[in-house]
Amino acid sequence: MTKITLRESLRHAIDGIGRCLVHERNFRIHTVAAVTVVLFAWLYGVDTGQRALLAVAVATVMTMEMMNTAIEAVVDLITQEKNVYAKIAKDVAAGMVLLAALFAVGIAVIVFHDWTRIVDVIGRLFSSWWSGLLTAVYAGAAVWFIFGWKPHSGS
Ligand SMILES: Nc1ncnc2c1ncn2[C@@H]1O[C@H](COP(=O)(O)OP(=O)(O)OP(=O)(O)O)[C@@H](O)[C@H]1O
Repeated sequence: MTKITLRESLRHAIDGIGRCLVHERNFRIHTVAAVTVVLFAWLYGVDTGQRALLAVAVATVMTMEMMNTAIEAVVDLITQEKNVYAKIAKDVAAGMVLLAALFAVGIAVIVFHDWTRIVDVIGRLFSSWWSGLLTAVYAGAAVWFIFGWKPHSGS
């Protein structure tokens, strides 16, 4: 294979992210969760250390999901037949994402531990008709992005 330029290499990497966004529903769920966490953290008010912790958690889950997709593709390339090693590879890859997601939830619970502030953020979101409308539009767009976007594009 011929050597590719740095620019081409970057384009392939962006294609990989785009592929996950278009074809992988789980990746879209993680993307929406990441955006929601960022917005919620902004409204909740977190310090620099907490921001870094959330960023690491979000990045870990999203990269693990991409690694899972890559492993699934390689397994399917090697065999489409039922195979015990194919099952191990795919199950372990899926478990890796689940574990990362559980740790991310744990970190979110630690960072967003103050119920009074959570209730305050929710109250602020619905404090006026326009902020309530914006919240509803965001929720609708998120659901559409996850389940409605390219509905026949696979998992
Ligand atoms: N070739 C195979 N041999 C044996 N079991 C398999 C094989 N392919 C898939 N499986 C089993 O089916 C499960 C789902 O595999 P599949 O390739 O459909 O992943 P998926 O549902 O697309 O996963 P994700 O939701 O993470 O995208 C695997 O975790 C594994 O247990």
